[in-house]
Amino acid sequence: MSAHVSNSAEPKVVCVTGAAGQIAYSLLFNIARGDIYGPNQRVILHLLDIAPMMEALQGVVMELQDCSLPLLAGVEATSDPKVAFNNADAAILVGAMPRKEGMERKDLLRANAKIFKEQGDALNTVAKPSVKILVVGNPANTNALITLLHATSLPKENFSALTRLDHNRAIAQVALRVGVSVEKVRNVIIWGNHSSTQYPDVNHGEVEVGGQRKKIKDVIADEAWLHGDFIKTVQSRGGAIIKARKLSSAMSAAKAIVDHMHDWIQGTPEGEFVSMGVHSTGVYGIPAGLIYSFPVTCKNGTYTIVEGLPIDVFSRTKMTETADELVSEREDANQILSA
Ligand SMILES: NC(=O)C1=CN([C@@H]2O[C@H](COP(=O)(O)OP(=O)(O)OC[C@H]3O[C@@H](n4cnc5c(N)ncnc54)[C@H](O)[C@@H]3O)[C@@H](O)[C@H]2O)C=CC1
Ligand SMILES: O=C([O-])CC(=O)C(=O)O
Repeated sequence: MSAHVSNSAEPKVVCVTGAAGQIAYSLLFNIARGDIYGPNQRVILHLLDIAPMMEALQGVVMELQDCSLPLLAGVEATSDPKVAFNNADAAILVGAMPRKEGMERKDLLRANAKIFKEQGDALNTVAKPSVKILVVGNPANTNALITLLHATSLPKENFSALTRLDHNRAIAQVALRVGVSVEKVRNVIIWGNHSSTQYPDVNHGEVEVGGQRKKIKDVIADEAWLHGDFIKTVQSRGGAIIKARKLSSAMSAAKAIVDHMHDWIQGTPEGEFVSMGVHSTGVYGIPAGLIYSFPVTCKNGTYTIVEGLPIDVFSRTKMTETADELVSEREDANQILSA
């Protein structure tokens, strides 16, 4: 860690909800050592959890102090969303009930929708107008939509849902199959919902083999695998991890959160895109208003959906299927919240 941290820039306030939980335990250290904002930017962490978790959260605060990190300019632990989101530059909404073995994300809506309504209201009142919001708690896309709809004074472009874990899983599966390291694979896409209907798509992706960039499709040259086991493995990876660990993904989720926020704030490399769940404007024929995962590039703290990619018939079917699920989740959420 740099011993030459500039003290002149105002520290960035990063709020993490679900801060006493397992994802946060893998995440907070990485934020506090500069993995999102870089090695010259101090951060203040605002940690939100529910009242019964305050003692456990104090333990996390003590550990953060004991890490002795020069970039960490302060830590505030609270059970009040208005304190947690106050003046936030970034809000990472992890806090929610996680899926257990056998549960689908839809089962979670009932348990979690109200959390995001309340937190949308609080963000609207006390966060910075430029706050960047990432929803991780499942069902992440629809929770992000609920948050957006309750934070009416914030721009829709401030909201996102985490599909970077799926994106990273897709890259890892391609790299394993081709026998290269992950940094040789780029421009895979996750379309749609962070759920088992998501569509991991390699049609526009490239892999570097023998010093040359080639189409993933051409290098793998096995459409049955790309349309079959590859998609299924990525779609069902979360469930496979729950089955094995009896707990949902945490280390890989924390890594994906850092990747998502880092790229959104610091930008994506030239020629590369990543996947983010963002507000649909109707591009690619996806219903406007959904939080849908698209390929995006990021520059100067702003994401732009990559438009104009050719979509084949197989992809169109898959993209519509996952959009349909999000439309139905939106209806369920409206019902739950109006009951
Ligand atoms: N989008 C994605 O790629 C992924 C999403 N997830 C989701 O992330 C969420 C968190 O997962 P874990 O950290 O493993 O769960 P966890 O159960 O270990 O931690 C969740 C924490 O949230 C807290 N919490 C509950 N209600 C809250 C509220 N209203 N305000 C603030 N905090 C609250 C709980 O007290 C707990 O400390 C789950 O919904 C899980 O399904 C998990 C992996 C990947
Ligand atoms: O599947 C789950 O419930 C946890 C999760 O979101 C993931 O690992 O992708």
